[in-house]
Amino acid sequence: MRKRKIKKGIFRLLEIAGSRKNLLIASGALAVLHAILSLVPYVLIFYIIRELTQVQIDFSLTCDYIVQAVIAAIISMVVLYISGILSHIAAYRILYELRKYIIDRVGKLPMGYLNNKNSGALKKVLSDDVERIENFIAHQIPDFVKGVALPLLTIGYLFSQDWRLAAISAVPLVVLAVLLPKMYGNQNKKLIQNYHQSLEDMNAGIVEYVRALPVMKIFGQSAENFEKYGHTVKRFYGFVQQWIKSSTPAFAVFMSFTSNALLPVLALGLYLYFQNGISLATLLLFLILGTGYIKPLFAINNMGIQLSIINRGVEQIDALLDQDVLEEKSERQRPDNYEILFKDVSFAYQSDQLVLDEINFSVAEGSITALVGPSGAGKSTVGQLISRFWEVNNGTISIGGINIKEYPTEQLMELVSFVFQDSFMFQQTIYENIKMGMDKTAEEVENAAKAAQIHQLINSLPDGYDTRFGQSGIHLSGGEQQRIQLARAILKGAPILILDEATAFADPESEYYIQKAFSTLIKNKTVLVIAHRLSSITNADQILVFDRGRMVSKGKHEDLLKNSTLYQRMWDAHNRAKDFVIQ
Ligand SMILES: Nc1ncnc2c1ncn2[C@@H]1O[C@H](COP(=O)(O)OP(=O)(O)OP(=O)(O)O)[C@@H](O)[C@H]1O
Repeated sequence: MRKRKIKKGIFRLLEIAGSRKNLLIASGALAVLHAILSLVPYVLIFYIIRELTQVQIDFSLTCDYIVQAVIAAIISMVVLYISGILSHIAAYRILYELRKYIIDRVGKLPMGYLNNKNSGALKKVLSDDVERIENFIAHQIPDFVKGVALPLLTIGYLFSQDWRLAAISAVPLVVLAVLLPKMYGNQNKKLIQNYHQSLEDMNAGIVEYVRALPVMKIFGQSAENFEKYGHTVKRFYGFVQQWIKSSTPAFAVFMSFTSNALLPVLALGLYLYFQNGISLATLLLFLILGTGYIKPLFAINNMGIQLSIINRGVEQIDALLDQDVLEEKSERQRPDNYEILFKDVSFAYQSDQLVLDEINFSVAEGSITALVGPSGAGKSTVGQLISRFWEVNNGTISIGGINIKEYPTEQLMELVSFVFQDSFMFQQTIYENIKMGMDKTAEEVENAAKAAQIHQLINSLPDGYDTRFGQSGIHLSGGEQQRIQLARAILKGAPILILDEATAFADPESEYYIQKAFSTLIKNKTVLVIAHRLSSITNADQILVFDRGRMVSKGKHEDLLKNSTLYQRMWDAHNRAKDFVIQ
């Protein structure tokens, strides 16, 4: 991992915000101005009352105060509105740039990174975490600035009127300053982190539970039996209890001080008033402002919770941004041929567990090589490494004598076509699903579909090639989807072809068509087939036998039957499976 250690939480957020910081600062400054202006009418009311309690009342001055109070209230509202607009503009611009930045970086990650687990995490970062940041920037930051500025300004002003009453009015502010670190400080940090982690685990557990429902019903299982989900709910409940237990006493103290703040102000105020220490206007001023500043204080308390959520989101965004990106070469290479060569290749998904150990083989241009071996032997991994889904830990993989790292990704993708175990279909038309944004004509798309033995079926669909696939359109069987994948590969026409169990899910009829399409596809290509059905690869130019990450034998079918006990066992098992009947 790259070392880029960095600011945290809100400071990191401001760093990410970059040039939008100025908008945020302007929004914050306007929030302070709003706080000042919202105090003005109260001060003017104080002047009005003071005037009205004089023996000789100056009515024109009183009217002036009223007009000024109304103007201040209106300007205060306008300033708040502009502050809100600026914070929203800043929030959405930051969101836009953040998403763009993340997607741009993800585009440079090894393709293998985007497996199911990571694409779930990426979805969460791009939608949930980034969305929370919007809420935080657009709403919480101005509220927080106001929540700090208004109480401080109010207390400051009150001190200028009467220090004794001001001191007693400031008690809730002091209490909050003392308690805030207790509620959200270092002591509770770990607890809050655990709370968020368990909330995320519970959400993931719920999604898994809903997905597993059909299987659970078939096996007569109930929600209680779905241990993982139950466990995550209990864990979450445990953390909520722990958090509440540790933060409630401090919160209760804060609440009791704020809810009863009027009493001490009233008691001392009346005492001073009857002692002729203060005027009636001053007493009323303290009764209104001495407790009126308390409500915005809740925004500070709320900010504590929001900050912990934002810290978590920012951490997860950073974890994604910290992934090593592929080193990208820009100069196109000119390979003499399309021979694939693995030289001493070792690879581990997790640092300590080798999935491939010192693999050496070559696939001559225009030949067919099959990879066979028990489940988990590393066959698919070999296929994925050729397209640089992951970086090898040791050794080199080359195409046409040039290390694949030297090819720009775009060129490598032009050289290799991959037919995956699962076909991914977009919710678009069949035409677009075959064309896949390639620079090809409609005629070429149709020819590819013909070669993939799927043209007739497409023509029989309601809108032919314009029929939409997916929720709002038609569905295709697994075998039909594989033929669409083959059509894509034929259309792409890459010189190297990697087929990962291309016929695994096909029905007999589809399989017949797939085999036909396959023979068109592999003509003059350098082919690597990752196969389970040994009968389809007996004619391969060479078969590589893998077992637990090592290449244990290689040769033609007949040679391996004589020399490789593992291959013999697999061949026997394959023949037994062919003859298997349900009795
Ligand atoms: N994305 C991944 N992250 C971590 N480990 C992985 C990942 N993909 C595969 N593995 C592990 O690597 C090993 C080799 O897997 P691979 O899929 O290459 O085997 P395979 O021979 O193709 O198996 P199968 O025939 O069942 O598809 C297995 O132990 C597997 O659990």
